[in-house]
Amino acid sequence: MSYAVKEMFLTLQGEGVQAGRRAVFVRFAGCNLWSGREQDRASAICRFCDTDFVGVDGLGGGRFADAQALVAAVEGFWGESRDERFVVLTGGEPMLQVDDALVDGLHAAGFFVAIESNGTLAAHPRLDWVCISPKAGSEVVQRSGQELKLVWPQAGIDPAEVERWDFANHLLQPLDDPRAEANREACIAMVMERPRWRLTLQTHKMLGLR
Ligand SMILES: C[S@@+](CC[C@H](N)C(=O)[O-])C[C@H]1O[C@@H](n2cnc3c(N)ncnc32)[C@H](O)[C@@H]1O
Ligand SMILES: Nc1nc2[nH]cc(C(=O)O)c2c(=O)[nH]1
Ligand code: SF4
Ligand SMILES: [Mg+2]
Repeated sequence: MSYAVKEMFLTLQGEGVQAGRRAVFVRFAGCNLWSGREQDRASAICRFCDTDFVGVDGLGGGRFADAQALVAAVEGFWGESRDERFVVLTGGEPMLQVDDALVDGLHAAGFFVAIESNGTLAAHPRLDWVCISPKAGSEVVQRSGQELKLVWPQAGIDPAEVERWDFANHLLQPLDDPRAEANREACIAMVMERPRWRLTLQTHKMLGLR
């Protein structure tokens, strides 16, 4: 299969339990919860997206003919070191494109493979780290994994319900919008009320990293 990738870059994972870790990010083009066009945002299922995932024109992006080509590009961004090789598959919605050949190829190259997904498609079974971020109005089928990352506040999602899913870590990520400060306060209040949850911040945005 070929892959449509918006952009690829070496950075630190900015969010969640793996925050601070050196990582190659592969941002796949396209999402099933929003077209990515501003004129469609108000009618989309997911309306708060902070990311441009349309097309393959970003830095490091392109169409990759097969898994071998994409893995080679990821290795190119990582460099020579064999230590703690870490790749994050995101998007857009990566599970629209991630397949056996890609996951197995990344493993063969020595990578620990993480995904950031909206959970509406089953996560690939051989991923090493599954982070699911549920969106109100969508049907989450992937209800297990290493990390449940709830963007908060988010009308239409009941934390008490998603807490029953089978995740090792429960994280609240403040919604980045014009009310960011109030959103951070709402997350802190939720952690105080429900100790199972922890606060995570989008540290790459504070640090000026990609
Ligand atoms: C751009 S999404 C791509 C992966 C996948 N489509 C998803 O939604 O999980 C990456 C992460 O950013 C989060 N995110 C998107 N927009 C955000 C915003 N405005 N504020 C905070 N987090 C946001 C998502 O919930 C997800 O955890
Ligand atoms: N540094 C950095 N960390 C991230 N964690 C999740 C991201 C994403 O957009 O999926 C992201 C991102 O875009 N950049
Ligand atoms: S599901 Fe993820 S990529 Fe798709 S619009 Fe929402 S936040 Fe953006
Ligand atoms: Mg992001």
